[in-house]
Amino acid sequence: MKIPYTKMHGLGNNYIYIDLFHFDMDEKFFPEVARQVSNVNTGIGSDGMIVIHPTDAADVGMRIFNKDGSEGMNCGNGLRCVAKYVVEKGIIEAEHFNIQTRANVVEAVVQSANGIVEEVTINMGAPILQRSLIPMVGTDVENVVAESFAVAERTLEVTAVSMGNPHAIFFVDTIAEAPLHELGPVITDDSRFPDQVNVEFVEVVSSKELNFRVWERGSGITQACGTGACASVVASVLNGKSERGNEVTVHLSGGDLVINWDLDGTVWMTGGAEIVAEGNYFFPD
Ligand SMILES: N[C@@H](CCC[C@H](N)C(=O)O)C(=O)O
Repeated sequence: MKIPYTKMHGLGNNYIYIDLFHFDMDEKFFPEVARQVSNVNTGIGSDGMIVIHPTDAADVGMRIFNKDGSEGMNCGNGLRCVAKYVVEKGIIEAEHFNIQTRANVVEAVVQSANGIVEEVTINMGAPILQRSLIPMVGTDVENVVAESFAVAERTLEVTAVSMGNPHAIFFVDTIAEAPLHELGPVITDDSRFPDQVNVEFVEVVSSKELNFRVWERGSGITQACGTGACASVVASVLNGKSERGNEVTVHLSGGDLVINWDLDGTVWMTGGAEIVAEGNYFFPD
């Protein structure tokens, strides 16, 4: 099967995008195609695959598959890329529209100049804080904020936030010393997170500035994670390190995102998105 694709990234978090407005592919192939295209040696090389599809529930729909073929429920960097793609390809002729993910329907606002989308703001909706919905098993305390977390002969403090997908946030003194390689792969598979978890280490530079590194569920270390950046700002507020209603700049390996958990309960994310390549992938079927 010859599959037309576009490779895009948001702050270096790169996916192969398949446009089902112009190409038909049975969904049974999605996990295996995602695994194969992600392989840097035998495929194209990416953090996973995103399918852009028509839907009755919104102006456009997207599904995200991690590098290992598992399906994520949401993807912040992917949402900005999808917004750029549908506007620049003429699928949507508006600057304000809705995108459906497996988690929810969100609003996108694009800023363009001469037909090129330069920045995208997404209303990511409200964070989910209840332990059972993250999901995380443990005590009866409903919200997981600075909870003691023993792992690999260390005792850390975890704050757990779902942005439609699960995040475990650990504050560290300096980002350079974050034990990402050592603990990322261990915590992502920890049995306290029945659906696995995205693991974030966060250094608070000031109430309006965070340094951030991520080990993503299903993909490992990536340059950026949009939902993770949103979850980290929520965690920073919950731990009294940032203020709700203020913009917080999150410095990720691949660049910056501006996040605001507003007083109405919604998390806003603003950042860029880039198209880097287009072509055909030859899937052996
Ligand atoms: N990179 C993404 C998140 C992708 C999905 C995640 N790995 C999961 O399985 O939940 C982002 O930008 O949010």
